[in-house]
Amino acid sequence: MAGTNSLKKRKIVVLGSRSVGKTSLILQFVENHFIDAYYPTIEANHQKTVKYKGTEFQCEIVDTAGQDEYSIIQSKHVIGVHGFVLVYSVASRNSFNMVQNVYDKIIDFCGKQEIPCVIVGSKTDLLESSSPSRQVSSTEGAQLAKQNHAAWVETSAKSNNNISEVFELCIAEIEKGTSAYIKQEAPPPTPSKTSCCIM
Ligand SMILES: Nc1nc2c(ncn2[C@@H]2O[C@H](COP(=O)(O)OP(=O)(O)OP(=O)(O)O)[C@@H](O)[C@H]2O)c(=O)[nH]1
Repeated sequence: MAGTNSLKKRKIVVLGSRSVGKTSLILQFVENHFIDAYYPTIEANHQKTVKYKGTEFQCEIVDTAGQDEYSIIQSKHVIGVHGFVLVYSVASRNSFNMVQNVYDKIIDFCGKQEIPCVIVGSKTDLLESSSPSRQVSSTEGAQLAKQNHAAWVETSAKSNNNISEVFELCIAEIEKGTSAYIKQEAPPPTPSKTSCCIM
C-alpha cells in the first residue's frame, strides 16, 4: 500500500561563508518569502518534499552558521548526510574561495573522492543594481563545479530565481548513486593486542 512510508528521506546540508544567503535560499524554497534583514544563523532544520523524476523525496534541509577558513567541519554536518549545497555570493570573491575550502574539508572528513554536491552562486539580482558588481564570473563558477564533479547554478533568493532548481539538482546528484554515500558512525576501535597495561 502506497503511503507516507514510501517517501524517501534525504538529508541536505547547506554550507558557505557568512551572509552569502544560505538562510534566504532555504526560506525562499520552503516558505516562499524573502527577508531583507540579516539575522546570523546558529543552526536550523527545515523540511520540504521535493519531486524528482516522479518520485517524492522528503528532504531535511540543514541551515548552518557561516563558515570561515578556520572553521572545523562538524561531524553532524557530514554523518548521515546525503547531499551538500555549497553557497557563495557572485559579489564576493572571498566567499567563492571558501567553497573549495569547505568542499576539501568534507572530502577529508568522509574519505571519499567526491560527494553529491551543488555549488550555488547567489545574489545575482545585485548585478542589476548599481551597488556591488560581479566578483565571480559564471565561467569560474562552472569551472569550480566541474573540477569537483559537482552541479552548479546561479540564483537569487530575492527574485526567486533558480531556487527550487538548487534542491532538484541536489537530489539528482544524490540519485546518481555512484558517488552517493551515507557515512555511518565508525565502530569503536578494538583494543590492540600490543596495548600496554599499568601494573
Ligand atoms: N540582494 C540580495 N540579497 C540577499 C539575497 N540572499 C540573501 N540576501 C541578503 O544577504 C543577507 C544575508 O542573508 P542570509 O540568508 O542571512 O545569509 P546566511 O548565509 O544565512 O548568513 P549566516 O547565517 O551568517 O551564515 C541578508 O541581508 C539577506 O537579505 C539575494 O538573493 N539577493
